[in-house]
Amino acid sequence: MSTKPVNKIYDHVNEPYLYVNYIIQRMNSNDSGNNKLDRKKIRNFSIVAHVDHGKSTLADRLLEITGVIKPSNENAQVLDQLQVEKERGITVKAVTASLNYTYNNESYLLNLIDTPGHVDFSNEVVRSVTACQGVVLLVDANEGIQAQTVAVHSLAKRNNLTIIPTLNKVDLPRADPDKVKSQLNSLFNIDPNLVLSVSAKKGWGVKELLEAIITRIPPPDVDPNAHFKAHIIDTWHDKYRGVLCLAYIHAGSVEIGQAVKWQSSTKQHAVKYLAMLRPTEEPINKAIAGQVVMVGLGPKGGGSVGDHLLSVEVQENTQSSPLQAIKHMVYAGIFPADQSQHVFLSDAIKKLALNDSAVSVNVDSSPALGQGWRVGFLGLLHLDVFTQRLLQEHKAEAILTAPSVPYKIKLKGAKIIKQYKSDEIIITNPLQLPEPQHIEEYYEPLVIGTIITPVEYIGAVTTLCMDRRGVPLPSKALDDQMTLMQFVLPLSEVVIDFHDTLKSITSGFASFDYQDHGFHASALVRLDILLNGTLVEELSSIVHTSRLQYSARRLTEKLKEMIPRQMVQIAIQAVASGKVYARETIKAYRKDVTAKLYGGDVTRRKKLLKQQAEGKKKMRSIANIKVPRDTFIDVLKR
Ligand SMILES: Nc1nc2c(ncn2[C@@H]2O[C@H](COP(=O)(O)OP(=O)(O)OP(=O)(O)O)[C@@H](O)[C@H]2O)c(=O)[nH]1
Repeated sequence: MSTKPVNKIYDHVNEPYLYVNYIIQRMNSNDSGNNKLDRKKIRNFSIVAHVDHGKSTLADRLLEITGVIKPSNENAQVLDQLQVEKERGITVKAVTASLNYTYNNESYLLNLIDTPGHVDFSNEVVRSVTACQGVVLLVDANEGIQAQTVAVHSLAKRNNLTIIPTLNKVDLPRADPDKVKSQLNSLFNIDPNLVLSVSAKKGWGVKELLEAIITRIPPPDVDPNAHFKAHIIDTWHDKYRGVLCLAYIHAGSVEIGQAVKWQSSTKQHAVKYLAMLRPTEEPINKAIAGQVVMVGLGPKGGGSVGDHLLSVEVQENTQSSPLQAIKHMVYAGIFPADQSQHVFLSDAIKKLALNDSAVSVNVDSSPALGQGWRVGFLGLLHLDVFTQRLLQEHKAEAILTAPSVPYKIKLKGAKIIKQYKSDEIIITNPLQLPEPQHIEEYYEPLVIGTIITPVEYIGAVTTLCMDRRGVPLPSKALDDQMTLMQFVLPLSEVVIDFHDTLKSITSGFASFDYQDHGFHASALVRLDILLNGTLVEELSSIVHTSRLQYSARRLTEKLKEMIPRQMVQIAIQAVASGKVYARETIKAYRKDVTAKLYGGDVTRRKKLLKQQAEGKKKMRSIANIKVPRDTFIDVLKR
């Protein structure tokens, strides 16, 4: 194993003031404790729960009780650091905090990974659990088991993690711990005697929980004497230090200055930055197998999620990543509001994609919106948060097209198969759809939707799911008030507004989560929009044949509302397989908005002309028809 002297790092530090800062931080750090660390005294765990069941509040209490932050009456939510997290009150990024806790006169290092609750960020949860040996499964003692509780429980089971079932919010007058314990028993077969009760808000039961984490969760099963090997579970960008990585060390140890390499390349780098996150950085000289630490190799060192960092002595370069490939559920076009902003937006997207490794970014262009990108997301909230973060963290304003889901196409004909170099293709944009004569079969993505609802809404939920082409699976009663229902649903029917509709028909009481169910053969067709006979590529969509007539009518009616009257008459047609399914007409209109002001007030006339000119800037011209830019973004939404 490489044991280069610790001060080797200083050869690589180019920024003098950073170097001074670094030394001061290192002098102040309590690194000696880390040097004496024993693998058996490490516990890596995550808190998993349905949204709003109190993960971040519990994390705050754990940070307080272990002395990381001062006790406060405020709901500090220390781990929710992004502006979007603070504004929306949800966790988007998983954040790690290393805590020290003494139990039975032994000092333990507890690495807590706070995870987001929303289904769209479940890849963050998946990523976090690869570094964990156990999870605290938190359930609101008032709300009981919700759809995501089921999802995170099965994730923990699949990863063979120790589960500490814990009821939260037991301080609430309506909390019913016994009922929720019996739900946990009937659904997951959990022994009620093993269920802990806490109030994250009041701090009740948190000490007992910390002790259960130490006594029930096993230490990481790693070899501290092997060559250094770590896998990257998160990355972010630092203006001065380049890419910083959150790494879980599988084997050996790592020191400042040590020579390492990425599994994906042979180039050597020296470790420049090493820190525990508490959750602010606490620089350390050395970290051992089992720890979750921040590693940086400097501005040119690189690093990406899923890659492995290895000691230079390790020869094998073939080890596969333990992480599952990310499956994008929704795609949307992202374009600069103004093409002069293209380079700026490109830079912002690159930086944000580094921190949010769940997105996929490919170059795209559109006659109406110019040069842009086709971006893949895990869901709509993910898409929303991504654009909000672009604006808030990178000051980059972007316009987004309506989201669509990916489709799989089986091709026919030797020539076309040769052209695509495969007989199956995935398309993420309706425009990529080959001509119908080249298509053997269409496949659309399905999901298994899990809904937990009060029994009185079973009828309404069933109607909604059947309307969305759902196929029911067996349901299960959680108790006499709540039922777990499952449906196989087309993803395209779920991504846009399913969750909102479900909430509104169940007065907010039902919860929903979905998991991928793969691609299945389906009767699909491409629906095109023509304006005065000219195809508008951006407005094409892929629809199920049973929905063709409905979608055609809805689209043409919506376009009639959105496109302003112009000098010429506009015919809006919705066409599929050469047949017109719906048509609307917008009557011609006079052009000069000031015509009626002959001899009138000059300032008012100028103001109107100015407004007209500004309005035109926001229009895109198609077949001499001015279409407001928002039309391309909004019309395909429900
Ligand atoms: N009464 C009571 N309220 C609590 C308790 N724990 C959390 N809350 C409240 O529940 C709400 C949600 O708590 P969070 O900690 O943000 O929940 P979360 O699970 O982290 O939410 P996401 O990050 O969105 O997944 C907040 O208003 C908290 O103040 C508790 O023990 N008792």
